[in-house]
Amino acid sequence: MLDVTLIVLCAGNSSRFEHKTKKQWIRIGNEPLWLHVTKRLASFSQFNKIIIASHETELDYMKNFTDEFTFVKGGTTRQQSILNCLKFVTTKYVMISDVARACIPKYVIETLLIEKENANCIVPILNVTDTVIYENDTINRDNVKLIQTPQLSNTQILKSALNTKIEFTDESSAIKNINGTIKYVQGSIDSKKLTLGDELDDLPCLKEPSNNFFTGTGFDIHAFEENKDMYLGGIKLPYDYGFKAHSDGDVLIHSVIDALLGACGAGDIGEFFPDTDEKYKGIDSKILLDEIVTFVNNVGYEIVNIDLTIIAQKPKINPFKNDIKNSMVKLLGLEKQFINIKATTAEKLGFIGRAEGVAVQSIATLKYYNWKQK
Ligand SMILES: Nc1ccn([C@@H]2O[C@H](COP(=O)(O)OP(=O)(O)OP(=O)(O)O)[C@@H](O)[C@H]2O)c(=O)n1
Ligand SMILES: C[C@](O)(CO)[C@H](O)COP(=O)(O)O
Repeated sequence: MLDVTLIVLCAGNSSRFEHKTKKQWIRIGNEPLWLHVTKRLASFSQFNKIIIASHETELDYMKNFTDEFTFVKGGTTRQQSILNCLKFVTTKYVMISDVARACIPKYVIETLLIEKENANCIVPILNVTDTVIYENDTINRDNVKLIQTPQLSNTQILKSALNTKIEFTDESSAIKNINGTIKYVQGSIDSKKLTLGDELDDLPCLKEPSNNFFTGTGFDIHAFEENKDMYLGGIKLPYDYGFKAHSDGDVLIHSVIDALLGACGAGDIGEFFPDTDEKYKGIDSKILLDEIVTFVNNVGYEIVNIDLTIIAQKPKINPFKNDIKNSMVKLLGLEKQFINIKATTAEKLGFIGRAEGVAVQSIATLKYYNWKQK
């Protein structure tokens, strides 16, 4: 086993990526990019430990994919994510890579490892073959190098180097700042960083997502409460009774949220919005659904369709079905034909039949966002 920990930085916002899905979550076959990249790097050597920096909203979800790695909450900057991960590093050396560099060849990793004792930070670089202009003047391009990742650093020296308020864009700049030693080694054009959406075509090692479909079911039930506004599917119905709940009680939206979370394997509504949290007291469920739709898209999925059944002895649903559908069209960003709403009574049986409350059952279908076709 090597005295080296591998950190893969996957906690970014992908704000320059401009796709519906964050870059760390695009699917390669059935694997999210972060898992694909990490497994690929892991296969090149026997790292002592592998740490993944995850975005705080995705950390729990990432843990559903594997128990093999240590997941650490990232920070607001790349450097802060590194600092968070370094707390869990016990080895003498640490190799830090960006999920954004998806196709790093094995020889780069091997070279870094061979060189690990020869400087405080080993850095892959590329020479520049184009003419370079700096502030209108052509400069000697032999003096210009492109810095890549992964970089392999002495852990203690890196910790000292990052113990500063200065924000560095890579580890070698931080180590250089404290007069540490740097060794440059040959990088690779295949280690290109994925920053903008149209750069996906420059990464031929990535195959397109699978065509699989994913289904999830949702079920929610709420009792009636007198003198409360009634919300169903994001619209206010004209009754003087509503639903008893910590939130606004929109039983339909809650059911759809669970179906969406079910389809992408992300647990249930309570894990995202605990009913013990005062923040969600009386909250408009449209806000919760919006957050979940963003999450579903961020982590690699598109919604295909939703089908739901409202089980209610009262109120009458049919007069409002079209309004509810139009509201869900807006909230889900789906065409109307892909949302179906059914309503049924409980034939006066049980608590719903006694008109004590309403239940909604739903099913959602998702597919992977196909980044190859956009
Ligand atoms: N707070 C942050 C910011 C970035 N990163 C990671 O650092 C690497 C380099 O960042 P970049 O390519 O810029 O990714 P993003 O920050 O996600 O992109 P953008 O700047 O466009 O939002 C990526 O692997 C990214 O996931 C991170 O772990 N934590
Ligand atoms: C670390 C890096 O990949 C080295 O080239 C680069 O500095 C990251 O920059 P970004 O703006 O965080 O993508």
